[in-house]
Amino acid sequence: MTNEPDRISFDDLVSAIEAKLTAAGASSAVAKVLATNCATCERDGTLSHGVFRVAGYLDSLTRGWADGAAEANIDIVGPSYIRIDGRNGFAQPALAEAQPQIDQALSDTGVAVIALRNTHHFSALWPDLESFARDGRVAMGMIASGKLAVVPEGATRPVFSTNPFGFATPVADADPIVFDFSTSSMSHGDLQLLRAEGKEVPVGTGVDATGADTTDPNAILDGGGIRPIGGHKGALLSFMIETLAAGLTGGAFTFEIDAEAPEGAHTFRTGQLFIVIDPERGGNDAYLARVRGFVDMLRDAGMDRQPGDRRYANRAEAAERGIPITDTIRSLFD
Ligand SMILES: NC(=O)c1ccc[n+]([C@@H]2O[C@H](COP(=O)([O-])OP(=O)(O)OC[C@H]3O[C@@H](n4cnc5c(N)ncnc54)[C@H](O)[C@@H]3O)[C@@H](O)[C@H]2O)c1
Ligand SMILES: O=C(O)C[C@H](O)C(=O)O
Repeated sequence: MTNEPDRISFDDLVSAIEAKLTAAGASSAVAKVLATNCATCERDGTLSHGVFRVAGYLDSLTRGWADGAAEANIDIVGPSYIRIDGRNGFAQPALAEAQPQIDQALSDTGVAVIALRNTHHFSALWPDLESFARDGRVAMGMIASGKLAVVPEGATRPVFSTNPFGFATPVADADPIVFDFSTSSMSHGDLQLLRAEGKEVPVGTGVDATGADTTDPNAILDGGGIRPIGGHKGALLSFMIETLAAGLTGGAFTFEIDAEAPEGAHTFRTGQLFIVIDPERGGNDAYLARVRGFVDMLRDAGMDRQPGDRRYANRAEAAERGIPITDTIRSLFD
């Protein structure tokens, strides 16, 4: 790869983020996982969860709110059921630590239910889900995000977080299909980015402190709230995600953690749930080919953009030219 002057290579970006995280107290193992995750989001265009998030990680580490050197406790509570206590560390390193136990459950039973608690998740789900799919697994994940930000119709205050849900499947002779979205009209991260740019948001995105529709991100973020996707249906998805990612895992519900977090905290100690399935155990030998046929039909019907297409295109461009250097990336070198 030839790096253009206003671009940085993926490896250099990982190293720069890693250096910041270790300087703030993260162990080298944790820094590597988080930095790779963060640079992956930046490279593939998920800017709402890319380098923009490094400041929040550093804040949590330096004030001792999250433990950057935590080593997870991993309990096998059933042949397919893995419970992880992240011990106030970050979720992705805890998930990475449990990889041998996850592989064992998949090999023994074809299914792994991975319940994480006492863990901060401050990023996108798709990098971990894509990695499962590249190993031939179907995977889904969900997060109790911890920032009380979402006001469903009828509620007079925020009761949910932006509660993302992600899904990934391998596809025969193609990149995996991976999608991952907040169950709110917009992620909190995107709203913060739009606020910083002084932009407005579409009507329906959120409400101000009086409960009235607003197009001003300031009004939504400061005392108002974000609307769920699809009215009551999005609210019910959030209900399910909080119930599974917090209730089932034993992690804190968003409504509990937000009250406990220190003023100005960016990351939140909550819970996450992943379900990973070996599709070959389903009795459909040709699963991958069947999904390929399904995706081909969708493209043929006019759905020519499939989830993941843009990320893969951004990734290919970054491999060729490097990742565009933003002011936020530049600040890593200050
Ligand atoms: N850690 C957390 O607590 C937290 C909370 C909220 C969101 N997030 C993350 O924020 C990220 C962005 O969330 P978002 O709600 O802004 O998602 P988004 O709107 O950017 O994208 C949603 C998904 O839809 C796909 N997609 C977008 N347009 C498409 C189209 N026209 N056709 C087909 N597919 C299309 C994308 O590939 C993506 O997978 C996610 O990765 C999510 O995990 C994290
Ligand atoms: O920003 C947060 O606090 C939660 C999440 O990452 C989001 O962008 O919605």
